[in-house]
Amino acid sequence: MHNEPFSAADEAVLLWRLTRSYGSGDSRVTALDEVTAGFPVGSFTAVMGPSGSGKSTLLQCAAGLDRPTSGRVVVAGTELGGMSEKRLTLLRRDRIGFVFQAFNLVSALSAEQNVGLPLRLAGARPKRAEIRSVLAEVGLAGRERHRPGALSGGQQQRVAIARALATRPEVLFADEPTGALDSESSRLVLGLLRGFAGAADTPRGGPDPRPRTVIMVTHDPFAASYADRVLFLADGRVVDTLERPSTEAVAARLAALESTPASERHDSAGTPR
Ligand SMILES: Nc1ncnc2c1ncn2[C@@H]1O[C@H](COP(=O)(O)OP(=O)(O)OP(=O)(O)O)[C@@H](O)[C@H]1O
Repeated sequence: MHNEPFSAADEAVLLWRLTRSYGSGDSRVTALDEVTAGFPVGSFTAVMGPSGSGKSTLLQCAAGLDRPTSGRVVVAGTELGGMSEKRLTLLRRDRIGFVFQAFNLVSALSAEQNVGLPLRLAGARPKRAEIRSVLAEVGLAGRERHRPGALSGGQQQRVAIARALATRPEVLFADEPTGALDSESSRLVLGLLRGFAGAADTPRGGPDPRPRTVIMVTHDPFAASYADRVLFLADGRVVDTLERPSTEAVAARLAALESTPASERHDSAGTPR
């Protein structure tokens, strides 16, 4: 049977015939249409595609923030289908990190308090030295006591990355992490994500160091050029992949996708052209 296309040991995230529809009847929208994709342990993948192609939906389903209509999601060897909300919350807390375009820091808390927050919410009592070393990893030594309002956008995003790293996640999901940043800050943030992917880390509570995996949604071909691979979506389907992408190659592929009418992107069997 051709229903186990990947080895779970090699893939940090597996999506198998993942479908997510919204609404019903005439207003039904299929945001993801039988997407099958694997994200190897230690890899850095950029997810791109025209507006409305399903990128955010893919990230939300893969990260256990949204439930697919059908299909399977396996994260860090754990099948998400059928999991209770409580177990999903624990999985997100312990194994997964998130970085969003809008940083989502708590404005009343200092950088170090923001970074320590997920650990505290998990009932841990992180040592100050531990938090400070994560902030130093993202180049923010000396800014520990600053509140978000006293930091630039790029620095705030680095606090958000430090917060995501503090729990030592196996998989980091980033949704447009450079969407609100200038080009200099973008480079810094992308360099951090690049360094994070593939580096071995010991998950909190787990004995075995695992190379870390990054999955990033972006509109920006330059950002995508930091990834090992780009997965292109159109109309909720994977239509192409590009290995070792250059900015120019990504921009050209994206422009071609955006100028192709939806009806011509697939053949009748749904196979990418
Ligand atoms: N909660 C929802 N209810 C109804 N339709 C939705 C919902 N979320 C997404 N959609 C639809 O699903 C499709 C895919 O949306 P999604 O946000 O995943 O695309 P995207 O590629 O991330 O777009 P963008 O680049 O504009 O952010 C779109 O047609 C969108 O309108």
